[in-house]
Amino acid sequence: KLGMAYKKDDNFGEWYSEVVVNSEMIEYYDISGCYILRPWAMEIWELLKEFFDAEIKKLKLKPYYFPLFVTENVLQKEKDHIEGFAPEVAWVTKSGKSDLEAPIAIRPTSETVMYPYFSKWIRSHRDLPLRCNQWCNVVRWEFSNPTPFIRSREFLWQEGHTAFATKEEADEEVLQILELYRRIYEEFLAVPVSKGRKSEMEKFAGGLYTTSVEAFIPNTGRGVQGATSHCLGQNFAKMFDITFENDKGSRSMVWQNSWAYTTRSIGVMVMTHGDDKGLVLPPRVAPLQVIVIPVPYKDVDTTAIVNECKKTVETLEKAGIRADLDTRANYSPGWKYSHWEMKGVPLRIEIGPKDMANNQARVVRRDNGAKADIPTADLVEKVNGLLDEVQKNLFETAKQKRDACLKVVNTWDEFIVALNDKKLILAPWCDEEEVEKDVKARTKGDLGAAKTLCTPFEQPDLPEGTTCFASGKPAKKWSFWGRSY
Ligand SMILES: O=C1CCCN[C@@H]1CCCn1cnc2ccccc2c1=O
Repeated sequence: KLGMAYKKDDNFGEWYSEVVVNSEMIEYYDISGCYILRPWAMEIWELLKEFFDAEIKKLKLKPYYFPLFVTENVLQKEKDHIEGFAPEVAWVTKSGKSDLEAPIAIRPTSETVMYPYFSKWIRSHRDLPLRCNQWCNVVRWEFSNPTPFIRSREFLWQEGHTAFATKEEADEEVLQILELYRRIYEEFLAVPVSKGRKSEMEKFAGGLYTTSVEAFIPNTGRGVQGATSHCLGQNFAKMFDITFENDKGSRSMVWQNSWAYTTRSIGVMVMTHGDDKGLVLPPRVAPLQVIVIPVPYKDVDTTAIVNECKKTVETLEKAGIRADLDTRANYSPGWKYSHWEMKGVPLRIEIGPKDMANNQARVVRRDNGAKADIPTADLVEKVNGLLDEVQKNLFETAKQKRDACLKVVNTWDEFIVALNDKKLILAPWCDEEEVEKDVKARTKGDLGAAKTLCTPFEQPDLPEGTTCFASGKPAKKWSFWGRSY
């Protein structure tokens, strides 16, 4: 399929849906909220997994796999952890024609699946820290508008679940993992994110505190949670009796964390970098970094050109660059240019008779369309340089666009103007939950209400006497506010 029917700035929703399909990342499925992830998406997921797995191995995480199913009474174990989520739980009630004795839930997250066994496995402080990570799918039967990668009823994630003897160790790991999430977004997906703490209302109810990395989509003016790292405190230890014999011979409850990032991260990347020609891939997550295209000319010997292309791909692959060639005879070079632009491949190399004669290749960047004639001898070095430039340019451009959406407000009127202007709002807040609820109530509408996105770790100066934008009470902190996904 060539060319886009929708423009990013005209009809973002349709544009996004077209990009993920035309770039062959997603195939729509006949169950709403479920999508087929094709290789162009799965290879990105695998590149992120490769980085994250290597990093958490350094933090001594061990790989596990727990069952997909959880019994009703175990899932209901902790009321306030599950209360708001109950409607999203999917249940198995039959096998074949016969009803099951008792319905079985499909995991929406694995705390209640894992923690009865953490209780069994942790006896003494020598069994700590316990560090468990699993890569799996989870199911949450949501009803709000499904969006490929961003909001689906089944998605892939990693979920880390750790247990420590002290709160200090847990607090430290929460931030170590959050930094890995920042790196996934900023160093791989080239998406700028803000690290911060969720409010008491927005945090994971079962935990002690929640930290997150928050991204922002300028086109829709919506914040999007990129990943979360929770300190659970001793809440689940109390519920599931996860205790250890401390060095004084008495029993103490463990301190736990849980943290996750999901396939949503791929959607955030698509939304951030995509343009009206389709997907734009940051080189560090591009399944293919360079596509080499032969440009045959009338009666000139095409075999020589194709051989030169093959040699070029081999040279690049030997240097660890993900390269391929497109020699399909039934498509014109122009058709191929559009096809690989739609798929977002960072660099295209064109080789025609003139290039051959001059021992050079024409290299074209997907991010800004810049063309350069590179001597064959310098190809690997120049291509690596260009890939780094594309990665950096995508991040800087996204950061500049995100920062241009940032609006500092001090009053309610300024807040409403900024909200309707699709801004990412930074406002002084009295940190009272009643006020948070009030803002939600006063901004309710078909675009969804405004909410706190996070309280950034990086706090601007808060002069004495600064008042909360919504309540007029003394402000305690600066927080990001906005509509969100
Ligand atoms: O974020 C994470 C990180 C990974 C492990 N789980 C935590 C918290 C999950 C919160 N949550 C989110 N949706 C749910 C949906 C249904 C039932 C329960 C839940 C639920 O507990």
